[in-house]
Amino acid sequence: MKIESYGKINLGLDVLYKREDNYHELSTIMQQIDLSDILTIKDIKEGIKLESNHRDVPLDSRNLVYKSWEKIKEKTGINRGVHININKRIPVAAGLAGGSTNAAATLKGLNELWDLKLNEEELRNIAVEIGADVPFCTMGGTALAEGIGEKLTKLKSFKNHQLLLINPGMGISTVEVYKKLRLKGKRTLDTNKIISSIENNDIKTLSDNMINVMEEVVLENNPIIEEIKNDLIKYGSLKPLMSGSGPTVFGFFDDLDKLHYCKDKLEEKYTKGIVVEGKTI
Ligand SMILES: C[C@@](CO)(OP(=O)(O)O)[C@H](O)COP(=O)(O)OP(=O)(O)OC[C@H]1O[C@@H](n2ccc(N)nc2=O)[C@H](O)[C@@H]1O
Ligand SMILES: Nc1ncnc2c1ncn2[C@@H]1O[C@H](COP(=O)(O)OP(=O)(O)O)[C@@H](O)[C@H]1O
Repeated sequence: MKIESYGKINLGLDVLYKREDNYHELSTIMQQIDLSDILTIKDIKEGIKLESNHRDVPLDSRNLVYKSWEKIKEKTGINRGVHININKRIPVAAGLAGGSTNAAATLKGLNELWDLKLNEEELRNIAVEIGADVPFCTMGGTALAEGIGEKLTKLKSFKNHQLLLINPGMGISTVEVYKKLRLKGKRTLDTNKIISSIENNDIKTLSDNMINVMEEVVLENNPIIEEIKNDLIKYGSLKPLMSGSGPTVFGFFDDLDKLHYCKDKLEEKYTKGIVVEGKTI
């Protein structure tokens, strides 16, 4: 069985406060994009064997795919073996939920392969035990995510908007970014404005109002992110934003020719990085 495992961007990310369980309460708009990994899942006699084309992906119990298999065993009592090949195309530790989407795809894949009949709600309840971004990844599309990311409100579809994603070629630890955050004790992101722009299919107003409160602390040690944002604007993007805990930056385009011109320019400059054209799905 082959499954496509799609990444996400945050069309705005606000961190409200630190909770007693040490997680943070969020208000974020999550958007699935067509940049994906391919998972190939096969039955084997017992245990789990992982394989990947990407050297930064752990092939043991640290992999979120491994955690999905363990959780399925624990929740359903089923004990079957599986071989999973993870063909990585989503940059790793990039703020694009690469590991989380692989975990979600594994939950859905095993549910189908083993005919477990878990419904969407049951899948989401298992997903949150694997990671905060995993419930959204099982759902996809466009959603407001609150709580630690697991309280999801589906929004109107925001499909087919063209964007460029620029990753400077290094990874950033989500845990470290949460640790460094300087919380303001009030809302920074106007989520209603983002939601109304989505409803009006208005990428310009959306882009103008996108804020990610994690940018400030990530920028301090990674000035290249500001440079990428400036270059995106210089070559025709609408106002860009860092996704999640970074370092990937994305910008929307109202014209495909402009996007291709910008892509050429940024590919020439960021030779150590990754420049990918994508769209919202
Ligand atoms: C920042 C975001 C925004 O979408 O995305 P990424 O940049 O990772 O893609 C997410 O909140 C990342 O979610 P995810 O990566 O699934 O988090 P988890 O694995 O559950 O948690 C990793 C660690 O991040 C911190 N964490 C995560 C989520 C949250 N709401 N509050 C937190 O404080 C905790 O320290 C936790 O131990
Ligand atoms: N299937 C997976 N794909 C990528 N990274 C994974 C996976 N499973 C575990 N990881 C670990 O998760 C870390 C965060 O990676 P990733 O999920 O791509 O980033 P982010 O949380 O920024 O979206 C990586 O450094 C890697 O060690």
